[in-house]
Amino acid sequence: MKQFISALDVPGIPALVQEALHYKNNPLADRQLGQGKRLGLMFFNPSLRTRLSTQIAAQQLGMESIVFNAGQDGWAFEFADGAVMNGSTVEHIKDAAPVLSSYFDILCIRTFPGLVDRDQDYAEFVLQQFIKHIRIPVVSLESATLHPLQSLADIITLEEHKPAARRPKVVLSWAPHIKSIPQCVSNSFAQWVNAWGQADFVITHPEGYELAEDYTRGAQITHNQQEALQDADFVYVKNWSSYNDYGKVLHDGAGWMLDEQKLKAAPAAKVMHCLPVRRNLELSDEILDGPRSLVSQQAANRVWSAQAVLSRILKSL
Ligand SMILES: NCCC[C@H](NC(=O)CCC(=O)O)C(=O)O
Ligand SMILES: NC(=O)OP(=O)(O)O
Repeated sequence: MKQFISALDVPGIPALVQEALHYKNNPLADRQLGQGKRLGLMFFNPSLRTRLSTQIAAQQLGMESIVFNAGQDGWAFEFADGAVMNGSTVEHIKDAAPVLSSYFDILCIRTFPGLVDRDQDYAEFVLQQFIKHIRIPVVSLESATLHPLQSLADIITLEEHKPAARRPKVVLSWAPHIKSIPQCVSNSFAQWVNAWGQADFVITHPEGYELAEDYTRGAQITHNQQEALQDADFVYVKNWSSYNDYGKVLHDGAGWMLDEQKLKAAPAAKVMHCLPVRRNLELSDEILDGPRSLVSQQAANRVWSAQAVLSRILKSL
């Protein structure tokens, strides 16, 4: 594997899930693989899970990792080709990329969308400018449109908790929020569940929150949350802002927070969220603190997701 920015970079998701579960049982099985190799982690946005789980995964593969909070500590990057740099940007990606290529063997990048210019965000302008100018493999730590390390951890979690004898019903359910939130986690979850192909997949959201069809194709989509929840095995709860009315908050969220009353229609349902979660806005204390919640297991699986991906890339260097 030469890069990891989308499910499309993975030839077979079930095999990668098995590699992750192998590392979960044997964390140090490949502790020589990354000897002498160095991982760069560049953050333009905050992180708890992604940063720490990727560093732990690198360490278990014998790699050294260095975190750079580019959004706070670095010179302001210019990404536009041909820019006259007489404003606030100081260092062009064309100049920084060769430097980073000489320091690191793999570069991981977190860069959120601006949620203003849809074409620019969905072209993955920042991530693609890195990829264009860098000479080492790039791993997404969540980009403008996708969050593949999260989605792989989510599929690992589905694999571990799915019913033994039948296809699981997986529901992605929109949740309230006070801010304009990226579509990345939801796009990515939809892309991976569809590519995995081992679930009946339903997406439910208020009108106006349709996600990009490239990711949702294959899912059943309904504005009726209660109907969607019927007999669900997994409910993935997530807020996102509008894709069509780009970046806008269109609905105050009233009536959309998942609670035990709604889950009477799905007595066996497990509840998932990528975290961080706004308690009693996106999801109730009752659910998060109860036996249905898989949120800690998902976050724990971020280590095995990152380890499987880094291992694949190390083997291809
Ligand atoms: N990395 C995981 C989630 C990142 C982002 N959450 C946020 O921005 C939360 C911000 C807040 O709650 O104020 C999202 O949901 O796409
Ligand atoms: N779920 C997730 O990506 O968390 P962080 O933003 O804390 O990395």
